[in-house]
Amino acid sequence: MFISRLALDHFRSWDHCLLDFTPGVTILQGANGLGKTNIVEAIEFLSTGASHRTSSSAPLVERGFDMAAIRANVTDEDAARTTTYEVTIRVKGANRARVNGGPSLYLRDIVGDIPLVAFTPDDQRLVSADPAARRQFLNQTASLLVRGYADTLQRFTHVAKQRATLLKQLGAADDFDASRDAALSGLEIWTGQYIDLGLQLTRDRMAVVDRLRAPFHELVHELAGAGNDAELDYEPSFDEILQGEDAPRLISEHFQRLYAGEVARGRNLIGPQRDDMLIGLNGFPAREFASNGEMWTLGLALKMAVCRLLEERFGTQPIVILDDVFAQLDETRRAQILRFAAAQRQVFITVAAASDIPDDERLADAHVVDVAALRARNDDGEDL
Ligand SMILES: Nc1ncnc2c1ncn2[C@@H]1O[C@H](COP(=O)(O)OP(=O)(O)OP(=O)(O)O)[C@@H](O)[C@H]1O
Repeated sequence: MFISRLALDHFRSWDHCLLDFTPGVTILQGANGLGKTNIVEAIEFLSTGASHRTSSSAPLVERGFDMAAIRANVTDEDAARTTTYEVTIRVKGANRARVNGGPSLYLRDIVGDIPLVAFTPDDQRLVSADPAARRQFLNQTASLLVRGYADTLQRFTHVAKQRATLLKQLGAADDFDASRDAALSGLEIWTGQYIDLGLQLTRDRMAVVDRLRAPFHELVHELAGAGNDAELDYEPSFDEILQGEDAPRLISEHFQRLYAGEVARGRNLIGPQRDDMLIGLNGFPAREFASNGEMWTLGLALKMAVCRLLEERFGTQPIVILDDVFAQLDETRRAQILRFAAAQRQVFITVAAASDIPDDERLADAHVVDVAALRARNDDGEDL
């Protein structure tokens, strides 16, 4: 599977942009700020329904416009077939998708159709950053690997917002406030849904971590040598989640104990939005003990492990994005990621300077896109 054509309208800094691609390596080369990452971000969004750079989709729409569109032709060589995907991103309102010009779908309906893994400078921070970065990694990975995950995540996010609003209302109401009873019974309903959806999300994420564990461990051996044992564990923010069939009842009791605190703070105090994924190296938490280089190795191994799982699940190699990673990597890791990239069906690489492109025979056949020239056509308003 590979992307044969990409068209953007009002996506980030691109009014219009049209690009044709072939399988193999495509290098998007151009000075800082020209819009290279914006292009690969559009591909990432089409695949995962999310971007590693933003948690909401509004920043993806060109400033001053209401709506952006991403269109892509995806060619499946085995089936000798090309499928057209179209995603519409709105500053306000739900994002929509269409396949082959068919009926309007939710974006989540197409998430995971195009397997993809993006390597970015933030991968090193997967180890060192706050838990939110690891949760975002798990959300993106689970959206590709677990059917229905993107849907559960969206529904949970909605329920969590509603529940927090009610908690705030209850905090502001006094005992004689007529709206208090309605808010209390509303809270009971939202809490039930919050527990069910939260449990589902957590269990899906745990299943993903279970599947990642073995390839991750093996890849760290391959990248850093057999003396480096890496571990992966899901860490829920509260233990009841692990109690099997009793979990919903025990979590509900936990919420009752938390009620006063939640109302006082107007927030959901427990839930999957507070969980973490623990990354260990040789028996110690990597976040506190690993060196910068080791963090890079762990980040790269995690993303490569995702590639392996996607290939198993889809029976085809995922599309790989290497966004601005070469400038940050030392020689050894550059060589490792190049060896990995050269074995993939389609790879997009962004670089700011020609000197950032490793001098390696595996890139000899790469197709280079001059982003400055593309930009000039965009700025001239050339009709594409
Ligand atoms: N919603 C938006 N509307 C208009 N312009 C935007 C929007 N979001 C980002 N930009 C612009 O896009 C540009 C950044 O593009 P991008 O991150 O793709 O650059 P890049 O070529 O990858 O640069 P670098 O090499 O520095 O990473 C910035 O000039 C930024 O102001």
